[in-house]
Amino acid sequence: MAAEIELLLLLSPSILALFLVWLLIKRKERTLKLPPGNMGWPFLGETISYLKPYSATSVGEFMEQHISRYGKIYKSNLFGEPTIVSADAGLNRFILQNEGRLFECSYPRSIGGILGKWSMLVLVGDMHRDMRMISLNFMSNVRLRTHLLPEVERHTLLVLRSWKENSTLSAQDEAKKFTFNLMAKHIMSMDPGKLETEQLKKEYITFMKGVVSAPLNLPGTAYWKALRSRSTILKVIERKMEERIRHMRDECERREEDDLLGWVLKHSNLSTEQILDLILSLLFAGHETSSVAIALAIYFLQDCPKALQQLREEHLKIARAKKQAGESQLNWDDYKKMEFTHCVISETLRLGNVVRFVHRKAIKDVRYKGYDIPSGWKVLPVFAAVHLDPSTYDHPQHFNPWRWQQNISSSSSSSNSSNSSSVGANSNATMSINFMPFGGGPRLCAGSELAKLEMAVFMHHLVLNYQWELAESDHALAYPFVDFPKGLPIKVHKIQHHHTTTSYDSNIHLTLNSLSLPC
Ligand code: HEM
Repeated sequence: MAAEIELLLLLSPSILALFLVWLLIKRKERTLKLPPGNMGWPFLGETISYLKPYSATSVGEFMEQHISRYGKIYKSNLFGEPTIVSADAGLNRFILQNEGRLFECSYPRSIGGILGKWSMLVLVGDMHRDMRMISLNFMSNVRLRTHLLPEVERHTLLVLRSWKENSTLSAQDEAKKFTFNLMAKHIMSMDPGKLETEQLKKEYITFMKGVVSAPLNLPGTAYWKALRSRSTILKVIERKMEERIRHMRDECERREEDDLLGWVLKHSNLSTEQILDLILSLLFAGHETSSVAIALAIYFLQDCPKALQQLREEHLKIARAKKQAGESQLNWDDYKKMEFTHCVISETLRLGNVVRFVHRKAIKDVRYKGYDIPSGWKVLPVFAAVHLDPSTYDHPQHFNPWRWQQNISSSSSSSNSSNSSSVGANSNATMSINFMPFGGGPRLCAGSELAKLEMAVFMHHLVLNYQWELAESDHALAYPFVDFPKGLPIKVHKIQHHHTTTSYDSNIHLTLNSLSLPC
């Protein structure tokens, strides 16, 4: 008993100090005009309801109820922290554009634990800028045109040519295979099909499950397994790195690999630990997102025959022109001709919302539209809520690639929009300015152009070579990461070509009747 009293006396100054800090915070909060909202349970807040899975083409019940109750800006307690949630397009832009000045990237600690403390998602300030420069340099426009486009096409064909007539396959897994192989080649010159590449792919699956799971580091949990996978993956990357350093030192080794690993070793002063985290997180950022986007496009298109038909017509035109010119590989001019394809890409990203929100924190007291956002509070700009807002996008639940067509005509005089009547009442400028599938400001996705290129090239060969239907009903869910629970099983039918040896054939037998029904 005496010991307990002694302990209490010992702790009481700290308890008192904590209580005083709490009182001061509460007093400050009372004088502030915080947005309306509900802070939920102590510590847990409203996190469980916020993370409850829902259809990826909706904002989910939590968001819907909170917006109708409190408006587009509300307070909550999420991920253990007081948070301002924003479904307001203006505030979202304001947050992203003021990165480093008023707000700062702030992902949950568990993300840093798994992606590494040098991961770009976690870094802020000068170190983030340096890592970002390396990534941007490596995905520059010049590299996209000269180096990446042929690689993207090669990896697309590798996957598509493995599909057997009338077979059923998981579109999501096939898309992952494509984006993983591409990234592994581009980053570390690892070839698809080789033992080490396949082993790395397998480890990555476990790793990914942990990135998106609850951060419970207990034996057997997905997070715990992912941390183990992280060290296995890092060992593989480190081995590749040591191999490369040996080759670079070896005077006889003339050939230098044109990949990210070679580039960072030669042109940067990064430490081994930094290089490992950079590569691990680029592999993650670069394959997970674009594969989901491709699966979503496959899903939306099978449900919208009119869009699929127009897409196929666009690609047939390109394929015929290439055949006439005696060319066999796609080039940048072909890519630029894919105007409707870009509408399909934008619409897929708008409706599917691969990255639904990002994590930020206020680093200063901020006032916005009469509300106070206290320094230290988490801020979540929810892009999905804006992309699915009927005041910005007409019939937002409807897959309508034509809504983007006027944007293209206004930025390029060569467009021959025949479906402009389908464009809704919302102004194109409003749609564009509020469209943020790749985030924005100083942290705008470094791979956005590569992602669009991957989607366009994959769709080009897909629609020219295959028809498909859902083998089983499946739909995308937001966990909040987007995933098809059954992997999106599709049954594929090869489109008959007269000459199977070439990718391009003007004799593709398709009925391209005009359908008058919208999808
Ligand atoms: C459809 C596919 C993709 C989507 C929807 C997407 C979305 C995003 C978003 C929203 C962010 C901002 C995160 C934040 O602000 O906190 C981001 C960042 C990033 N993305 Fe992507 N991404 C895609 C594909 C790619 C690809 C193919 C790469 C290539 C490696 C890539 C590399 C990155 C990197 C390095 C960052 C961090 C940028 C920085 O912090 O400066 N992404 N991405």
